[in-house]
Amino acid sequence: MLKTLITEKELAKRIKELGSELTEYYKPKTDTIHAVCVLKGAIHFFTELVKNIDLNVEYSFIHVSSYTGTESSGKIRVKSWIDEPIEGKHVLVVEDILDTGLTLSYILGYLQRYKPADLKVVSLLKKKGKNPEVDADFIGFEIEDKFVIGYGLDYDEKFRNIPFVGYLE
Ligand SMILES: O=P(O)(O)OC[C@H]1O[C@H](OP(=O)(O)OP(=O)(O)O)[C@H](O)[C@@H]1O
Ligand code: HPA
Ligand SMILES: [Mg+2]
Repeated sequence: MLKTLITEKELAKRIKELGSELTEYYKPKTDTIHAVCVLKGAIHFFTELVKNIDLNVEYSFIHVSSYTGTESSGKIRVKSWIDEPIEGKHVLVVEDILDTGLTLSYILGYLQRYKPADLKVVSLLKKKGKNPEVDADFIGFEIEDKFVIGYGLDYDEKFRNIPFVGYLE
């Protein structure tokens, strides 16, 4: 049975707030940021978030994956990567969830090498009690350690198009 954890309304409200927090953070520094959407999971969060950031936002998309079912394989597979220079730019990585932190750690390790002026992370969700070696700078919701689906998040490619965040019970 599919249970709701975060409703559509709660998501919309918090994403609007995150847009304001990000705008406030960047405004004194730059008028343009480069947002990197981590596919596939972050697709819905990314499209909603960028509409709420009051700056010029350039887009890049990267596609990395490591999960089968509810488990990380521990190996990141890069299916596509950014194809434009980000040196000297204010780069914002947009993730759907920070769980073990393996994916984010891998992405940040590589993006640092391109010498961005600033590299920050916004994640819609973060699981409590996981202590990943990397963290997000901006977080939408801290959630219990449960496998969640919907709003882009999948279980074996299913449930991504559910408009809220939920879990199976
Ligand atoms: O912190 P971690 O334990 O690394 O987990 C987080 C990552 O795992 C999921 O991606 P997934 O590999 O399922 O690919 P997907 O986005 O295409 O579903 C999720 O979208 C994050 O990118
Ligand atoms: O809880 C989760 N749900 C979906 N995908 C995920 N990737 C890491 N954690 C999760
Ligand atoms: Mg997935």
